[in-house]
Amino acid sequence: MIKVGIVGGTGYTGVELLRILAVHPEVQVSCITSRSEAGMPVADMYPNLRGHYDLAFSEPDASVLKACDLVFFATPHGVAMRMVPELMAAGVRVVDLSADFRLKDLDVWADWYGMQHETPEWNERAVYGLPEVAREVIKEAQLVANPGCYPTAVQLGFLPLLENGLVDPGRLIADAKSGASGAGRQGKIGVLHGEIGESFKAYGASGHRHLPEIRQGLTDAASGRVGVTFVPHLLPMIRGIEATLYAEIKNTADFERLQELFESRYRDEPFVDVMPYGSHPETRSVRGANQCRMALHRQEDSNIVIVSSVIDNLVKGAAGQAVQNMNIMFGMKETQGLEAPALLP
Ligand SMILES: NC(=O)C1=CN([C@@H]2O[C@H](COP(=O)(O)OP(=O)(O)OC[C@H]3O[C@@H](n4cnc5c(N)ncnc54)[C@H](OP(=O)(O)O)[C@@H]3O)[C@@H](O)[C@H]2O)C=CC1
Ligand SMILES: CC(=O)N[C@@H](CCC(=O)OP(=O)(O)O)C(=O)O
Repeated sequence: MIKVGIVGGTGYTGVELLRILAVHPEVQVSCITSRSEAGMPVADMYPNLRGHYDLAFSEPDASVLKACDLVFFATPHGVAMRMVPELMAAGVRVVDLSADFRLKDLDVWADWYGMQHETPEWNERAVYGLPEVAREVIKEAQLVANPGCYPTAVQLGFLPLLENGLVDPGRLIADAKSGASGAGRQGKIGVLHGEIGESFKAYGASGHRHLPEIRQGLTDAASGRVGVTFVPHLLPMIRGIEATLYAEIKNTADFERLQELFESRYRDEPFVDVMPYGSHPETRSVRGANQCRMALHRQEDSNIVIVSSVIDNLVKGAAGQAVQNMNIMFGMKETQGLEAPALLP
């Protein structure tokens, strides 16, 4: 049994962590922080958790967090980086769901996140927590940077193509759509029901902070520079991301072997499902599940390979992947607490 703390328990990813961990047999959640709701019983705020937790939210307190085996940071950018050093010194392990430790180039990070990084030494030691790529190093990591939701869906869809050098790495396009929970619970203007209901829009089309994260991961996969165009969109729904990915294949004869190549790349991955060629993955088929489903397409005699990749932004895109990383870090069964199928209809 491991003792776990959650900093930022009242946010969408925080309460998703609580939902998943409520049925994780190896975990005891010992503290859940919220500055604004300190003292409120967790189940009063989230009735779906009644009977699962008799804890109340508490102010973030380093002395309490240092008594944990693992701490999840489900907080905005800039919070984890200030608290991690003290936890690292105390031997606590951390999975950070924010972007504080995802980018190795801290000048790029400062440009996109609007602040100077305060703990570059820990940024250097952080492991990017995409299990399908970094499972072996995650096992030994003390600090894991959980990937962003869009970067998870986009990277998993492109990886087999880039790892095998089958496409032009300089001309990758990722067209991604997300439900509003991706924006967090702080009720930012622009994601209220009255703002997004029965509407659909692109945003960040001239540049989004996930572009450097996606570029970093795909550069590693391609073992060389990549050119990526990434455009996110906002959908009038709560959960789910669909990313339609486009890449120019170098040799059209390779189309014949793409399906088998994707299936073999992910055959042993419990949370990646390569669907039959020509399928159309639906976000409702992964809602609430720690699953990425994808499928391949080609139009007529085009030399463009099309990949559709879906995840639940709060699960495989955040809290589920964070628990997957925790399982790996503590030598538990990787699927522990994450085996429930998606919620349909
Ligand atoms: N939503 C999504 O789909 C995804 C989100 N992420 C990332 O996960 C993190 C959390 O996202 P999300 O749950 O949506 O965010 P929310 O805005 O919904 O929740 C943020 C949480 O952090 C707490 N918090 C805010 N500021 C501080 C602070 N200075 N110190 C301590 N706690 C603080 C808040 O509680 P209080 O203010 O009461 O303390 C709240 O519990 C973000 O970094 C986000 O970018 C990553 C992948 C997907
Ligand atoms: C719909 C929506 O607003 N989505 C968020 C994605 C949030 C996310 O993935 O969080 P990280 O920044 O930690 O990666 C956005 O575009 O900013």
